[in-house]
Amino acid sequence: MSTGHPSVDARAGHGAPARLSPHALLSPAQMGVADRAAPAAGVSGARLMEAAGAAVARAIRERWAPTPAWVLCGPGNNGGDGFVAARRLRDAGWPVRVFLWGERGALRGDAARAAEAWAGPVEAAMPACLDGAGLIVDALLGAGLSRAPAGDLRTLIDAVNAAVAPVCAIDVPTGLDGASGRCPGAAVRADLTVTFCRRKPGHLLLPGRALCGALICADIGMPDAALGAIVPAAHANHPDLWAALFPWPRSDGHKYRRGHALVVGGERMLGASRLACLAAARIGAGLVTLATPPAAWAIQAGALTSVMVEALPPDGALDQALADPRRNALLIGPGLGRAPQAGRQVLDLLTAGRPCVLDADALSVFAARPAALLDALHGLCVLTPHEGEFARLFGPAPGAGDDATPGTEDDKLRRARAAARRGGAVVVLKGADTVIAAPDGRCVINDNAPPTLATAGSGDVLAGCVAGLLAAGMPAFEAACAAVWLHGLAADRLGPGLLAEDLPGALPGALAVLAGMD
Ligand SMILES: NC(=O)C1=CN([C@@H]2O[C@H](COP(=O)(O)OP(=O)(O)OC[C@H]3O[C@@H](n4cnc5c(N)ncnc54)[C@H](O)[C@@H]3O)[C@@H](O)[C@H]2O)[C@H](O)CC1
Ligand SMILES: [K+]
Repeated sequence: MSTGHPSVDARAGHGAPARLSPHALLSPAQMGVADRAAPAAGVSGARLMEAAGAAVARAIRERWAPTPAWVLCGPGNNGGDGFVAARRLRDAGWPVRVFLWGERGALRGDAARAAEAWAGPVEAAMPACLDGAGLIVDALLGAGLSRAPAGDLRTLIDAVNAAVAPVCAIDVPTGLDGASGRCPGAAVRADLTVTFCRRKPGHLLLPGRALCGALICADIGMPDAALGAIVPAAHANHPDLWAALFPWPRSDGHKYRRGHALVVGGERMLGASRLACLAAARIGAGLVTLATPPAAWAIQAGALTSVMVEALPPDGALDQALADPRRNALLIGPGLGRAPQAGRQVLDLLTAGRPCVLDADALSVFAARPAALLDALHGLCVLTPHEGEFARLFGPAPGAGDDATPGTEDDKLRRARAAARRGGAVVVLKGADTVIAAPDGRCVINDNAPPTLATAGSGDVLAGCVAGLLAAGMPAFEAACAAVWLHGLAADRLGPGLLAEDLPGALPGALAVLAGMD
């Protein structure tokens, strides 16, 4: 399957292996495939482990002044990285102790050799051993997590979390499933996580992201040939993925060429549709029209200046509003309400076959008959549900207590991807770790949204951003990724205290940052 991202699919030259995008996210299983392929491409496992441990020691020395470092090693290669990091820190003059969880004789291969090379005392890991640590290095488990930590291991994890010393996790905090971001039991809370080669979805998805602390992805010399055949589990949202398709105004353009977004509003929560209209205009639509029930016309027309406001007929029929084909992108949902005519309006917009954003009540109004909506969607549609709206259409998320098997990707990625495939539309599953999925399997995780975006009306602004970019001519999946990224950046630039109404005005600053990234 093609990822569809030019930066991912591009070939480096005649016969040269594909260069995997730096924004690619690999599941632990995919990373394991690359590890096993590396020797045939000329890089041994031992060399990768040495580079990994060295990168950890370097990251630690850059962040912390010398302090007693207690390294907790587990039974696999994550523990092997820990032995290398311990040796490198000791060689740099740090006081280091190594504690092994498991039998020394059970270490195998590169990990056993790394333990030999440490050539120092190896003590048994137990909770009390953490006393006196100035820094704890978590090398207990990494990509090999196969079940929920229990027994001794769980006690050790709890002790790490109770210790006052800061924690540096190697690859992933022990207990975190790198594929999904879920923790099937206890997990280490780290201040710094050093991962290798490419980030994993679990570093960006919650709750995983919150457990990692600062994240460094170190280059350990993985050969391109070992990565070439891998189709990434997802990508981290970044302009590299969509900037080439961003619809910047052209010097020979006029407002009609920049597109005309039609927003269909409701009778209550009038501010919601106004926020969406302003965002659509700010992000790039040449014209924006708000079509509103007659009862709300005077209020909306009085509150909006650059946005045109027109009254719908009393029965809410949209044929007049849709008559002009230059209204090339449609948005319905913010402040729509759940009256019976709302559902009909949504289906009428979909019948028009134009790029279309469905948000909020445009989704929830189909809670009792999701198939009526899902069967009517088409490839130019973008759905922007939060978890509650998503669950009404596609079923509930697995509960926090569910014991998903690590590595099975039973998470936001899987759910968003399945929903996009079912609807044949782009799905933006919102949250602090928004996932954008396309029907062809492409999936992007966004990680630039500050927590201040959790405020009333910010979703209406996002829906307007997507509609504005669709109107300006951007394809649906890229428009959704760009809108989510710009929305997050605009919020970040505003800082604490932001209200949703501040966001449209902050979009020019975010756009200027994007323009400067060329
Ligand atoms: N390219 C790279 O990223 C490189 C990564 N390296 C490091 O290798 C580990 C992965 O090593 P692996 O041996 O496959 O797995 P672990 O070390 O995580 O542990 C496997 C070990 O643990 C047991 N186990 C798993 N879950 C549990 C549990 N819940 N309770 C008890 N025991 C458990 C399992 O049975 C195995 O015995 C990666 O993370 C990197 O740190 C390489 O060093 C270099 C290349
Ligand atoms: K770890």
